[in-house]
Amino acid sequence: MTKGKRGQMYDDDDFDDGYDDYDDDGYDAYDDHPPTKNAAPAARGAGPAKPAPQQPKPSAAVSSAPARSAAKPDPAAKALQQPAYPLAPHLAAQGQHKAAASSSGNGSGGGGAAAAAGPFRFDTPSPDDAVKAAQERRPGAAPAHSASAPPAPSLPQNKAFLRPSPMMQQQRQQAGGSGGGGGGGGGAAADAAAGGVAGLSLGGASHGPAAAGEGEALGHPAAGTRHHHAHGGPGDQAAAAPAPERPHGLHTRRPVSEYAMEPELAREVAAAAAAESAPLSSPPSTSSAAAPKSPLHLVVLGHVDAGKSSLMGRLLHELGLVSEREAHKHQRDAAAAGKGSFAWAWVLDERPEERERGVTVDVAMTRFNTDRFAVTLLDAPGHRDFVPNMIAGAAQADAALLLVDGSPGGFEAGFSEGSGGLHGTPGGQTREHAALARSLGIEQLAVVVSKLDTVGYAQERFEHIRAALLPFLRSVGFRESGLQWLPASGPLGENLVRPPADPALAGWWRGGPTVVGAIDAFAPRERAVGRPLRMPVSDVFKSRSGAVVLGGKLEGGALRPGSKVALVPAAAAGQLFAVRSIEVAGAPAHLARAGDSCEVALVAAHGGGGGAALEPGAVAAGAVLCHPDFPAVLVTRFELRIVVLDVSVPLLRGQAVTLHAHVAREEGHITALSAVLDARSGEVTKARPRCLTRGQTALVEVTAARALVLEEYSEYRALGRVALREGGRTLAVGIVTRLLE
Ligand SMILES: Nc1nc2c(ncn2[C@@H]2O[C@H](COP(=O)(O)OP(=O)(O)OP(=O)(O)O)[C@@H](O)[C@H]2O)c(=O)[nH]1
Repeated sequence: MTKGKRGQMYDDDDFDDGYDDYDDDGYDAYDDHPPTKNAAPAARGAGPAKPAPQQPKPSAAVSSAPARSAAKPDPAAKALQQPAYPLAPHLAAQGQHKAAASSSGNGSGGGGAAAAAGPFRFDTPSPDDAVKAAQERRPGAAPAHSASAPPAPSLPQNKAFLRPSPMMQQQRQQAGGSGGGGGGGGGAAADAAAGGVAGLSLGGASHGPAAAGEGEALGHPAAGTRHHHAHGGPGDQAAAAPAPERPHGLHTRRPVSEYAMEPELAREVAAAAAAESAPLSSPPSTSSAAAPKSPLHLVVLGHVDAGKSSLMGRLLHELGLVSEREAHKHQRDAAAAGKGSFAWAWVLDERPEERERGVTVDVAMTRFNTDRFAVTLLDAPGHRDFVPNMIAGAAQADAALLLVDGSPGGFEAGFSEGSGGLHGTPGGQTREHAALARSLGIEQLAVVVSKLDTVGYAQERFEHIRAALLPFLRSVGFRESGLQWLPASGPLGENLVRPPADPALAGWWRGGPTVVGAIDAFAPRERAVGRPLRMPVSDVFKSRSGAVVLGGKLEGGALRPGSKVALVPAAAAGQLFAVRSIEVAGAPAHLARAGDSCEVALVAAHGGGGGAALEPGAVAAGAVLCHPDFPAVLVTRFELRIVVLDVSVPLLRGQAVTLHAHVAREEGHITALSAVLDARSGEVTKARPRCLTRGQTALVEVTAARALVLEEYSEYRALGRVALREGGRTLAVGIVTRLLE
């Protein structure tokens, strides 16, 4: 599948101009927490770049991987049927990329691109076709609705989404019960969690006993009731929900500074923080029953075909989360489909179109534990048509693995620059992903050089790639202290959990970090528990017992069973909900704090909006769960401080853009060019410029076609970062400086 080495975009010169400034001034000024602690491993004999030796084709190398012996059957290993999912239709509209796709792979600039034609060709239908096909198969089409649930409204078709991986669904199923029907099984733990606090007097208007009294295992959704939300987009809100209404008290927004956490909740938060900071008694490795771990949201980025899915699939196997039996099954199925080299990628890429094409289409989400972290893993698509999905993943992430293809020509293709222009040759996604990741707040990056087996694990190749990539990563705002570098091979299992076994790699990488070691070297994100609740909703489903469950990452505040919450936008004015039960990182919990990835079962709260039940279809794409006394606001006009990326045509007032922020996506226009700023001092160098060119830092006003939830960056970083894209290219990235309308 190489799907062509296409993408776009930046000139080194542009980055030197633009991003260096951003680095020196912009980002550092925005960031209010200390630099990451992990240091890049010492250079190992950095030497001059040498031409890479001839090497076997990757596929050959992969097929020579030692066969794994048959293992005893794992009864838990069940392939779960995934419903058809909505995909962003705007992608389907990007017909112009198809042409680029089918003609790509032929030297998109950058040395060695030609050699990168590699073993997989872009000779299957474009991802756009996959999207269209998926759309044609889905919505209204979605057959099964739970008996008790009314049919969900026809789903909007343009949502990207975060999709629990099959493995995560399996974990969910196991946590939610032993497969027994009717929501029983593992409900007991959640019941205990919910019941234990249900009777507490919480005080304050915003919290009360859980309306339902009893908890429930969130389990996996009832068939046909899952709605995935990561992005809203044109038509989303209209199709998915009634016209947004502001919840109770929204018109007069209370300043965040007035917020004080409810005492009972604050006590629990403090106790959880103390438990988390207690030293680890013994390294618990991958067991999930150990002491509480810090959450880490990790996104895997990289150019198409860099080896992301294979690496993560094999890593999950090495961590004991994918059984031998499943691994064999994937190998068998992949081989039978003539895609033997993708066997490990199939652990995460389970949609038929992904398997057919070997391209990750959406963001697969799964979880695993390391010694230090409870990791939520987001495997983002590498194909440029799916950059919006990648943004949805990266917007939640605390750290990233950037996979770089070390095979001859592979790195060069992924790192190539576009020739610019609307119809110019696009470049590789290594640049765009790294720049977007940084702009979305990711400061910690482990660069994993894959496929070095194709060059006999030549250290020179590794050092050459590091030398080429480092200046670029610095130019887009990464600090060297936030970068780690390591070699690894997914299909061959080299340097994932254990040090490399192949002497050719072990010889020069002895003592260097493994992939898991690099993950454990990331610094945990500070939890923003001191702010009112915010949870952008990335997943909606109906549990077996009929409660609506919202999934997402808490970006502010904390929650416990009984907490009252509001949704913005709300399906009905003043509608409030009570948290019935919570799962954090897949396990029943009595508390969720900022930084946690959780699933929250909601019931109508008495006295809030007439107690009307929430239906999954009424949760608008881009919705955010909020503290009812300090809800987010819906905005249509706002001021951004942006850095203009590689635009071939200057940005003018009236420029159409697609806005990406947290899980929201909305169409809009740049309605005012307010000022060009000095990137270092932030001072206005030119008021009301007529246009903005690449590399410039500027204040602009943007008007969205429909209201969406945004926050000023100074209050909620994750809700205040925006990427402006158009025609499949990222024009600018920036932060929200003011909410205007
Ligand atoms: N020789 C070799 N091949 C590899 C290695 N890693 C991945 N591959 C192969 O490269 C191909 C692409 O791997 P994937 O894991 O699907 O790549 P990806 O980055 O997830 O691709 P997208 O999801 O489409 O962006 C597969 O055939 C893999 O077997 C490696 O370390 N060595």
